[in-house]
Amino acid sequence: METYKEFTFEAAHKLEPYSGLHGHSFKVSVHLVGEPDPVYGWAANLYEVEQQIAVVHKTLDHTYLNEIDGLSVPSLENLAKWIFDKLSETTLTVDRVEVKRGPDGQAEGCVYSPRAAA
Ligand SMILES: Nc1nc2c(c(=O)[nH]1)N=C([C@H](O)[C@H](O)COP(=O)(O)OP(=O)(O)OP(=O)(O)O)CN2
Ligand SMILES: [Zn+2]
Repeated sequence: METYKEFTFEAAHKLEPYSGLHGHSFKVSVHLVGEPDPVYGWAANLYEVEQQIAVVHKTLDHTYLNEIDGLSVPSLENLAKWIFDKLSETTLTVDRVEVKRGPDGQAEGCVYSPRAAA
């Protein structure tokens, strides 16, 4: 079974030499795996997921990403891995993290899925 939770955040970044300081709306999907709960069928209880994601959201939202520990080069890919690693330090079993930026239809993004690569 797989359960997922999406969240959005607003942040500034720069990615030298490709872009100077500017901002984005980011959309994140966190996919969690696990044996289905025998009663509820879920891979993860979304109440617990939301609590853990709230910590990550607070760390990222309305910030300058380059100043966050571990995000000095905040490409989409490094950001997805950073979110995966932060959430993997909790009780959650994260399968993959997708990060998108830009308006629907023109969005660009990436998926960090280390289990698939292993
Ligand atoms: N695989 C990736 N390639 C690139 C990334 C990335 O995160 N992953 N990032 C960049 C630079 O940030 C590039 O300058 C993109 O700038 P950005 O403003 O973030 O995006 P756009 O150029 O598309 O501008 P919009 O504001 O979204 O129109 C390069 N490559
Ligand atoms: Zn950007």
